[in-house]
Amino acid sequence: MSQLDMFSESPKRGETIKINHGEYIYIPDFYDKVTADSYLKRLITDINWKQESMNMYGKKVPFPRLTAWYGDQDKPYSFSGITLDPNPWSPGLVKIKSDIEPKAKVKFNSVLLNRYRNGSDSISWHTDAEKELGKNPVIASVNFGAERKFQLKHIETNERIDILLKHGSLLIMQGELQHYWKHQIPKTKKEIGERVNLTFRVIK
Ligand SMILES: O=C(O)CCC(=O)C(=O)O
Ligand SMILES: [Fe+2]
Repeated sequence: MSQLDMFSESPKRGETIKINHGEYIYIPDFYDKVTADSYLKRLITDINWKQESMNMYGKKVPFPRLTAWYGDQDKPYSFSGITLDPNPWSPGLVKIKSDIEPKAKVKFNSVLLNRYRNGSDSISWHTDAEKELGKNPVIASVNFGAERKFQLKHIETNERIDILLKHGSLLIMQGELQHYWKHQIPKTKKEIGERVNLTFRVIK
């Protein structure tokens, strides 16, 4: 190990970080800026973005973000009380999927996209432990656009981990993480631009 690695605060690029019940890998510069800029533009214009809403006490409440679901045609997916039929894979999404699969060591069959238009858009505390993802799912999250704080909170101990998800970064969550940790992207008052997040998943 070099001096630099020994004394640097952040773990080595792409190293598996073991936490209390779970693990993750974070690669801040998975895509260089030019590539990430072009993906951001393309995803904003080409993806079939939808304003979905959830049912809360008989009232329709819009999600504070736009969403889209892409994947293999035989894999519908349910979350927050709605079921989405996937859009067919686009060439850009197939490329990103093939870029990340060697790192995740998994072949993904679907991707959920979230578009946070500004700091008022968010996703609140949840786990991605739906039955159709199987036990200990590997979820690979790719980030383009505005940097946002991704927060993890241990369900039993309330331990907290914050990761600033950068433009062009890749975060892989695996092991028991979805069973013991919730995660969220909180709202922010900062004047920030759009962010697009892709979470690649395996639907069983
Ligand atoms: O936007 C993010 O980084 C997280 C999205 C997320 O947690 C989800 O779609 O389940
Ligand atoms: Fe999630």
